[in-house]
Amino acid sequence: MEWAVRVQILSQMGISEVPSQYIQPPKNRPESVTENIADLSCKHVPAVDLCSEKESVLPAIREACREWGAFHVFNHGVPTKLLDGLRRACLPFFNDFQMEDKLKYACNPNFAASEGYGSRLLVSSENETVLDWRDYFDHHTLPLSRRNPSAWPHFPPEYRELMANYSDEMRVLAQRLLALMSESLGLKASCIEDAVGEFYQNITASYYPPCPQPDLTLGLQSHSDIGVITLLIQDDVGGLQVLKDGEWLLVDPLPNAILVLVADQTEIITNGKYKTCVHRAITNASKARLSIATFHDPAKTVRISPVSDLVSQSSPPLYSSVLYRDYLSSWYSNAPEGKRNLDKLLLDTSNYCSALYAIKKRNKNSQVLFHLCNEIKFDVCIEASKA
Ligand SMILES: O=C(O)CCC(=O)C(=O)O
Ligand SMILES: [Fe+2]
Repeated sequence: MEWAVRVQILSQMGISEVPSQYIQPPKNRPESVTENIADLSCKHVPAVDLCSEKESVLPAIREACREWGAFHVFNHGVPTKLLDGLRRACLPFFNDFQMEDKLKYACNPNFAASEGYGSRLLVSSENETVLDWRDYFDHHTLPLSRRNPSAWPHFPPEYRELMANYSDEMRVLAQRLLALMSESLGLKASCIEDAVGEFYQNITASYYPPCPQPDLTLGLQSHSDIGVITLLIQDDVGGLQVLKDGEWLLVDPLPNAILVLVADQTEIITNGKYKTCVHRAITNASKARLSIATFHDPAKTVRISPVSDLVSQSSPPLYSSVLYRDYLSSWYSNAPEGKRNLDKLLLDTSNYCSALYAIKKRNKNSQVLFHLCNEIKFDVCIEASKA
């Protein structure tokens, strides 16, 4: 299939059957796509009012991050005008631009997360490509050295300014949320942010055209986000689902709320105390859907490992440390297709724990050794513990 094929073209052709590349294997299909999408489930992701007292915010965040890896925030300080303005501004590119004008903004398919207009593919472990029923526009927004608004749609005239303002607001909110998440684990407020360093932020507007066979396709396949924290807004159509205790639950499209998704690096940093959220997007036959996701990632040169304050004899390190660049490349070369990329970093905690503690007992500088153990080969730790 030509790279330049966009889902929107297929949708506008009025086909009654989707091309075979878009058909999910039966195990991945949405089980039931009912007419009334809101009826799909009665369980809701938790909501946190950020204006409440800290004594109630921290336990609410702790519970949500442990049990769901996702929660809505209200009273988040981001002006409603900006949320609505950006949602509105993102539509003309998908709805009104001619395809030849859209393709002037095409991303480079040879680079992962290249900026611009595209239709991303995930390649399954069997190397069979199943395509998502989704087009998107990816913006590189932070650090400022990556931000080049002239690469973003030129229409409507306020687009670029809105996107830049939104990027700044999301950074502030992400920092505030990571501070609350740190505190909710009894860590100092800057703990998670210190572990991440300067944010690399990308903003992706996803557009899911109406799909003639929503029961066979997915807008976006099951995945967890690979970075630290994702902040997502959507329109009123609905279609985002989160996986909770083996069940796919629809996320209510709440206009003034921002959805927080815990991503993989936060699960590593918190030593599994907080769970990355597995999610996907389903499609529907009648209405196009828009979502805007803001991803916050570490720089590629940052090494991520569980913070030592969350590692103890009763809570051994669950994950080995990883250079973010290596995490990224393993994700892109072997996209997980429903499996957690994170699981590749899982340690054998029983052995690791005894090795680590044997070494610690003999050495006062346990902090250094903890990081060493993470970086050197695991069996070397075992040998060292026996010596
Ligand atoms: O469209 C959505 O609601 C989900 C988007 C998403 O998960 C992503 O871009 O990673
Ligand atoms: Fe995602």
